[in-house]
Amino acid sequence: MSPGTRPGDNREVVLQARDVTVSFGEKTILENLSLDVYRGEILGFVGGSGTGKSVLLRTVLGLNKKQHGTIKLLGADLDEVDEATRMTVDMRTGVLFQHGALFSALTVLENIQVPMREYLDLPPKLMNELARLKIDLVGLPQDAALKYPSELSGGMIKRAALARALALDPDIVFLDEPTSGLDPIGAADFDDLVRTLRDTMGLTVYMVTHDLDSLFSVCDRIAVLGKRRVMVDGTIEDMLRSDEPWVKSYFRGKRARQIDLEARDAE
Ligand SMILES: Nc1ncnc2c1ncn2[C@@H]1O[C@H](COP(=O)(O)OP(=O)(O)OP(=O)(O)O)[C@@H](O)[C@H]1O
Repeated sequence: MSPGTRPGDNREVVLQARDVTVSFGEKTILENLSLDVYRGEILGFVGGSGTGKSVLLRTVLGLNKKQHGTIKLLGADLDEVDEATRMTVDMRTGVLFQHGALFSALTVLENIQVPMREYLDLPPKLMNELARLKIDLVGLPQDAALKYPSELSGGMIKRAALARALALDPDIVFLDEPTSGLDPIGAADFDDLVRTLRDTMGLTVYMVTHDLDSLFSVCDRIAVLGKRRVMVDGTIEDMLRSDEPWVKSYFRGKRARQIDLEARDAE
């Protein structure tokens, strides 16, 4: 789907959240939040600092408890399913966490093989071949395979972590601020990679980001978290038209205008 296209009603929903409430003690972070993510789209998930983007991500992945509501990931309600179904859903879900992206004591090749060892029983030679295919897929040179994370640049670490997230050919990947810490060129390259993977693999991408460039250039749809729920969702054009004060200042503020001008200059 090209950026700016609004998903039709007949598209498959791969992640459905309904009326989700998450509290820690007295503090309610998410309240009756609902969200749909469609197969094959790149969804950008934004919101002010501390609004609960990571909490939602962790709740979707079953790492946080919710007090109310339902979440279906790839058709399965993880609160209801048996262990075997849960494992299948886990295998079809890739995650790139913002911090602690790679195991520092393992090489890139070994890092990519972690999910393979956890879920599959494959001969070492085949695992090496598969991991090397993932290294190609994310645009890393093959000589990165035997390097340790400390020997890689920030951009290479992100790519290696993405290769690990893709190790089992998932249907959906969750990326938590994937371009943070990258220079603008590295970030744009990473965005291009994400788009290529979506186009070639039909991957669904849920990307938590503060990166306006990514939101303008690669996301098909954007969901904005605020007031403990998804306040607004739609295309970048919808964001630019929105009168919601936070959305307005985020997408039509000084930095956003700069990006818009640069994009027009490039045309
Ligand atoms: N396990 C926890 N126990 C108590 N409070 C928590 C827990 N996890 C998150 N919170 C609180 O939930 C709120 C939302 O945090 P979260 O990390 O989801 O924000 P965020 O939108 O991802 O922010 P940022 O953009 O800065 O990363 C914060 O006030 C945080 O302190």
